[in-house]
Amino acid sequence: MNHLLPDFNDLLHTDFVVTTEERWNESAHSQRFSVVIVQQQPSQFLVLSHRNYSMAQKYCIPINELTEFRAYCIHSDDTWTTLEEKIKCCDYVVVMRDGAVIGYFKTSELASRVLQAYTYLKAYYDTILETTDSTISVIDKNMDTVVWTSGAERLYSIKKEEILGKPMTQFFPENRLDNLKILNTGKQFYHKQHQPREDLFVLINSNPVKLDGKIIGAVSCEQDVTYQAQLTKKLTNAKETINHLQKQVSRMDRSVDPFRSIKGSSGALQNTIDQIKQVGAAKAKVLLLGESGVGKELFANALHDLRTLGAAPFIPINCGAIPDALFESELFGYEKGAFSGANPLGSKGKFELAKDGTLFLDEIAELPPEMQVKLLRVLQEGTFYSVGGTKLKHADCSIIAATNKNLKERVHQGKFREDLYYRLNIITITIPPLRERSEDIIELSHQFLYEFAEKYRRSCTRIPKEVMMALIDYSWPGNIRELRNIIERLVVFSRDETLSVDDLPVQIRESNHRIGMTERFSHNQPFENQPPVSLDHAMKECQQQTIKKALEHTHENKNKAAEILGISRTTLYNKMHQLGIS
Ligand SMILES: Nc1ncnc2c1ncn2[C@@H]1O[C@H](COP(=O)(O)OP(=O)(O)OP(=O)(O)O)[C@@H](O)[C@H]1O
Repeated sequence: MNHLLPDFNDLLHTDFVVTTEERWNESAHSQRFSVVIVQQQPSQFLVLSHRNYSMAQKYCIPINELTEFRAYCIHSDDTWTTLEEKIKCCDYVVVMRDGAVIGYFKTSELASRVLQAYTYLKAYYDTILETTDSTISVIDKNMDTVVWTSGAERLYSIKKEEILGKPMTQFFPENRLDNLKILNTGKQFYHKQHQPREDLFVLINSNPVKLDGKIIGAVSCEQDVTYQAQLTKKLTNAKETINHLQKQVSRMDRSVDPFRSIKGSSGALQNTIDQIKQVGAAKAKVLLLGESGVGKELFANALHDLRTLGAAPFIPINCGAIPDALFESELFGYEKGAFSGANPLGSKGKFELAKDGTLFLDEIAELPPEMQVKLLRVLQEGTFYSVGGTKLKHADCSIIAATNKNLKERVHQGKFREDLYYRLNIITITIPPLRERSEDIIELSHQFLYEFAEKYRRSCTRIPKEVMMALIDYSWPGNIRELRNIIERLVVFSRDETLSVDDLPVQIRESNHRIGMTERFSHNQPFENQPPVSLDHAMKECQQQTIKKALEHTHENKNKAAEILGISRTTLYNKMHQLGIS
């Protein structure tokens, strides 16, 4: 029984003798106990009190006429429920231990002891609630508040006298009360994060209170973690500041590679990096061409780092995203009172902000025609006026422009000025699309996996083979930005720290399926038209083709091919030898 309950043993009477019906007469005449317990069945007894016993002895009344003292047995380790059932239906309860009777209760004596037990438990219960110093609240099945600790008073600034006995919904919005949901669903919560107020963060544990399988209330225990939440926020901010400072420091440090954030080791990518390195020293204008998301801004940044020390500004401007009317003031700035609605103190333009650094003109093909004239003038003369200004200013910055459009075609269509085109097109570098350097997919995918696993605090460390095959087989119209987004999605949806092919967008899964059904296991003619071969032969052929394909994709890089195939490098060599792949 419950260890908190007072001991019932002192209610146990031990002045008794136990006998059987057969030996009753013999006992009645020879024994002198105040109580005689006659065992009728293994758990049924007849208890004869002193009075009945003397009468029975004197007048030899048969046992079956003394039924009002029928008693049932309990075992000393029985539960309260058993005890409750037994005391309801008899005046005596016989207590047994290890098969032997050790005494009996008079059920009439139990009531005062149960009352005492209740008082006892209540004293413990009140003290436990107050000692925990936690925010504990309990509602009954009518949603009325039945427990409200001092911790709850402090956290919510609601006094016990105000809330006890009243529906909790009078004090909190219904949709914020988890214990109401518990009354309906019976579902428990553990360490659920909750923000009951703008400035308050708590972790909640909630449980339904059940009796005889029915929910009769709900208990919530809340732990105030506002301080920890604030510390975590400060820590995250500090981490961001450190990252930012680290970037600044490494930019100033000549020994740090400006191309460190450009991942990929394909020949095509390395060629592009080499080209950029060559133009690095000369401050000539550079035009970066390439499809959307191939990394033009990343390369522009790397070129800037190569040319300048960390303190020099890199100012990007997206020529496709600024309304025509604001373009001039954005690029050249404006003076006090230049136009209504502007900053009354005036404002610097991007050319001025980029002083001694780099102005990156992204989406240059989208530059409005009248701005093309103005930009051309600055590039030719190296000077400009701010809007409403009379003082000539110098454009002291490097220019890098970028576009994913065919600029030459735009010139032919009359949408882009030819003279500006030639001004910008002094050094042109084209960044290859991802589909032309599919071997970079492995490295980039792992880099993004590492980044997002850290961001979302997951321990995903590997990309399953079938996911990697699907990524390699896809044609990547959105290039690296698209790949990055997809890895982020896979990490977010990962279960048990494992990326799943099912979380890939359908177009990527389908490309994998398509290739899987045709190229990978393939012959030129459909499978059903091929002559039957032995299973062993078919498996060898399939393995041969799969390995060849992986080698082709990785430009014969055995490490990467083995990774795609999900086998060790040694196994790859052995298989190649067995299958006659040179
Ligand atoms: N080689 C690379 N290594 C790592 N990340 C890369 C690489 N190339 C591009 N990225 C990432 O891909 C995303 C798109 O790159 P970026 O914005 O430089 O492309 P863009 O060509 O300028 O795109 P847009 O044409 O749309 O302006 C960025 O998150 C960038 O960090």
